[in-house]
Amino acid sequence: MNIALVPAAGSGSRMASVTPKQYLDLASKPLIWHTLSALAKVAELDRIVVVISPEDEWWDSFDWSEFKRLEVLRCGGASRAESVLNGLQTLQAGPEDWALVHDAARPCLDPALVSQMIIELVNHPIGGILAVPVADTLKLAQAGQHIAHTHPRNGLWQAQTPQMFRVAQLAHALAAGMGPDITDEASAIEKLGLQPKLVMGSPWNLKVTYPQDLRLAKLILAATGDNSEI
Ligand SMILES: Nc1ccn([C@@H]2O[C@H](COP(=O)(O)OP(=O)(O)OP(=O)(O)O)[C@@H](O)[C@H]2O)c(=O)n1
Ligand SMILES: C[C@](O)(CO)[C@H](O)COP(=O)(O)O
Repeated sequence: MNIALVPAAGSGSRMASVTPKQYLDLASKPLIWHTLSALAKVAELDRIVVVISPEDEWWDSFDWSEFKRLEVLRCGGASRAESVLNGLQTLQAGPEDWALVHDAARPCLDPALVSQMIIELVNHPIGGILAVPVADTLKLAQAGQHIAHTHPRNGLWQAQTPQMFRVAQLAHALAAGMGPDITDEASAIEKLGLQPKLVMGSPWNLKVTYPQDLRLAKLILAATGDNSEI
């Protein structure tokens, strides 16, 4: 079974908005609507499980009935990793089911990339992540936002989501390795000494983190012919 697990319990502090960014208006829908709409187009997904904060006061104000495979768990935690672990421990999945963890904050996901990812990884011994090779030159900043040095970029990729791992192994990895260094599922799996696969993603699969990202996401949705009202 393939289960999309959508961590959506963040507060969006870098967005500088009272409303958590997953509920901010994007092309006339709440941002997370676009994320769920993309996942709903992936026929290979059996379940779509959203993890929201127990204190979430926005979710119930929307009608999600159009999403037939959708489930919501009010078990978000203090960190993204905790929200994902709580979701894995609550969703009552089989240990060998695949969990595809996808940020609610990535609304421009191309469903075809997820289908391709499942094809590439369904028989893989570990699992893997969508990612894109680093294209820019990288600088390490020092005091006063001056360049300390140029960081070699050969072989560097930027991790995206979904990140696809077996439910039991991912829950074990997160429970064993939780900490500030665990900012994605793959980093917990790597701590077990395993090497997840990099699956080519898209620069359009951006994470809406800062206010300017919202405008870029709207442009991408318009360019990709998303079926929301623009
Ligand atoms: N305790 C948390 C923190 C984050 N997330 C989710 O993880 C995804 C990626 O996290 P991020 O972009 O950092 O979202 P926020 O934590 O909300 O943003 P910020 O770090 O700016 O506060 C988001 O969909 C967010 O809702 C979560 O489920 N639980
Ligand atoms: C999981 C992730 O989107 C991969 O790039 C990223 O690590 C999330 O980081 P955030 O600080 O929780 O947004």
